[in-house]
Amino acid sequence: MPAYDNEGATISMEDVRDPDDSTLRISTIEDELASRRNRMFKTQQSTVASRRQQAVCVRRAHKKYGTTTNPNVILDGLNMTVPKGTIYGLLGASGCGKTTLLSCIVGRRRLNSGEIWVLGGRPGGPGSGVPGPRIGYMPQETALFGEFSIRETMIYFGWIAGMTTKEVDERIDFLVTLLQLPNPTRQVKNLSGGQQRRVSLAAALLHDPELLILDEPTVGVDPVLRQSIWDHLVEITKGGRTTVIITTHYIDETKQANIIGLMRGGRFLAEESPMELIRRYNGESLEDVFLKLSVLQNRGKRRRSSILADVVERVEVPAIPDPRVDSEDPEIGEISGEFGDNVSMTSKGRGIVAEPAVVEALPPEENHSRGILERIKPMKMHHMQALVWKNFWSLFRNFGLLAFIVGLPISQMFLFCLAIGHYPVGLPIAVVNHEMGANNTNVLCQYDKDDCPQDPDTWEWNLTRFSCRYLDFLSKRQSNLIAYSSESVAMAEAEHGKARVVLVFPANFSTSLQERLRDPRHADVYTVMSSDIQAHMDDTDKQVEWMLNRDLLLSFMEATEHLSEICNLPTRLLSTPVYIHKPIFGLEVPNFTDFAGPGVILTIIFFLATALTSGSMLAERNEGILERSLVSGITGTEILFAHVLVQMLVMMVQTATVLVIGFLVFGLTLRGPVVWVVILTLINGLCGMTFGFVVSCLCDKERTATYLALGSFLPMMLLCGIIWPIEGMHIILQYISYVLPLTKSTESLRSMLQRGWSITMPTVYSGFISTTVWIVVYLTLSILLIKFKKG
Ligand SMILES: Nc1ncnc2c1ncn2[C@@H]1O[C@H](COP(=O)(O)OP(=O)(O)OP(=O)(O)O)[C@@H](O)[C@H]1O
Repeated sequence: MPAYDNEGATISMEDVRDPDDSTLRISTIEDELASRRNRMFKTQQSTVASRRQQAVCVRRAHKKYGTTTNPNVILDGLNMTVPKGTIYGLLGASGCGKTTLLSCIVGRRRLNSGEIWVLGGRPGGPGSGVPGPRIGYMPQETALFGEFSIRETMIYFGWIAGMTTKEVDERIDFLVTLLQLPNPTRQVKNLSGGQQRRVSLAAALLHDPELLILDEPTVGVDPVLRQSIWDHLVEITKGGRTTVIITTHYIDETKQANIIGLMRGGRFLAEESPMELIRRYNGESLEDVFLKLSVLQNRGKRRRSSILADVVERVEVPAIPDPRVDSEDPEIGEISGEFGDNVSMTSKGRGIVAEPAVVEALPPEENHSRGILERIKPMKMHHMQALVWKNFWSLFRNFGLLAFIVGLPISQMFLFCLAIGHYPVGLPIAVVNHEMGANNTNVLCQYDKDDCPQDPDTWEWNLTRFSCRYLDFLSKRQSNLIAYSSESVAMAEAEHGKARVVLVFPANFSTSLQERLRDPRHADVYTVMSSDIQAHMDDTDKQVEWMLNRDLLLSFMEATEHLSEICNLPTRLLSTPVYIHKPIFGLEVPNFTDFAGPGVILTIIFFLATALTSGSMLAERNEGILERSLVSGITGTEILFAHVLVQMLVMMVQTATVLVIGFLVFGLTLRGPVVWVVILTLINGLCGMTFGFVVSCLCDKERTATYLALGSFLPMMLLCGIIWPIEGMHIILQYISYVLPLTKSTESLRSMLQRGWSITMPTVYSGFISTTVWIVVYLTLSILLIKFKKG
């Protein structure tokens, strides 16, 4: 059986067989293997050392977008070497992948395979300083806060880089002169496009970083200023401490660069000094050289490797089998981690086991076998200071947003409390009172209030005009009673929508009623029928029908009770099988506002938090500010915490507003513990915020986020028992309802407010538990989505 060395080559038996001894000398094989391993380890160490000496070193970089079936290959085995203290001009046609390459270098995107070394470390590796203040990054988009002044912008980026405000102010003076910036007090949104780009460049130069990565910094800049920017770049690279990578479409301006990388088809056509390029390809200008090389590449006359062989490959050494990279399979290996926080550190891979020596050769911080807790970077005070300050000012500078944040809960609560849930009054009721004769037009007819039996025991009395007594009580509940002379006329009016119910009193209503009261068990059919009030109901609105039925019934109870009382009758006049007593919980007059209030309060707070969170996260991301902040060293965790801090304050104001309007202004029932009510409302807002994180991770555009938020708002309103009892839903929907985030919390709040229950009741504490579980679920989802989307 052949033995295998590290590189997979067999060691021949002849190599180790002693001619005088036919026995296999195992120790010789082991020695040979150890020696080869040692040689390889030394080579790897020297490779690592060589790559660490460069400012940036990219090897065999593969990057593609799209799907496996329809891939869009952007980087195709690209090699790049940027020595320290140089200006590196990255040139190439629009769409060739310059920005993609730069975002891989700054750690914002992952390669599908290949290696990147930046300032001696791997982007994202803890301790590498990349992303972080060692880099100054100017993205292609301006990536600034429109509401901030130039000075405030600099303070934000300066604080992130660990500068003091004084240091920032001093640096601003220099940058204003260098880049001919307008007055630093001017708001960014009021600057011209070119001025904004210069502010963006100033933000990258501000903290004097070791590596400047500038994506088209001279767009929209006049030639004189462009020259002074280049002069400055030349000046700062002279000492060897600062390195600059710059992309531009003005090929000629890169004459001042030390090295130019001409990018095309996912690789470099050439990587050389401008003079050498012009000389070697006999071009009149760099543009000329680029054209020539492109034509050559198109014709396939030159193999790519031979073009670069003497340039790039001079620093190329045998590949390090990176434990995290399977360079053969671009789908599997990925190198860069996220930003050193807990958001995304592990690389994809097949779990390739590296040789121990290779693992040792890598910097210790790059050993990705570290546990999750070790990967969590501690939050930095100056980062949090910058983020919280920025979040506050972004909020308070944006008047429209502020009006929305404060105005929406106020207006929603006012509208809800004024518009929803109150008892409908003034419903038109048609009355045909045959007891008062056909010509009676006075619906509230006169009756003798003291009409009592002579002897209550014998019921010997001539009860009169009980219909008038009844209508008197009914009018206290529903005042819009209209008298009609005949049933047919009243019915015709009801059919035209002019009455919600038609009440008909028979001619001898009172005498029949008296008969029925005296001996209910022996009353004949005629007596029963002529003592009934006929009610013809408009059934189109079930809520109204239900309420009118209740009014009709209660008015009758009140009229008979009143008669019992004044006549000192021993029992209630009419006994109904169900008698409505004072409620155990809730109000005597049914009030839908109290029922729906808890759900509405939670919904307002939840979805406002969702909208604000997703809106601000997406705006930051789409304007490139998020990317820029991340490259400056801010971590995802810090961004989340800073957002939560500011948002919590906003939510406290919103919660206070909503509760004050609901309970103090409109008198919604509040029987339970106020502290727990406030806490539940706040954690519900926190839950909405985390849902906002999920939305912003799922959607790329604000518009899509709006659709998603709306698309979840409506089902939640319908299914969480906010506007209708869950017990009245379809059984399957009931199960769905119980796992939604607002259901249990609504029940919990309702129980605290109306029943006065405390936190010890299961219905109440289950609302807190459910909301907390949802917060954890949403946070986990956000983190997974960030991980999934990166790359
Ligand atoms: N997130 C993405 N998803 C899919 N394709 C992308 C993505 N980002 C960039 N691309 C595509 O990758 C290619 C390279 O884009 P990139 O922005 O890197 O080019 P560029 O050289 O910087 O162009 P320009 O000079 O115009 O800025 C383009 O075809 C672009 O459409």
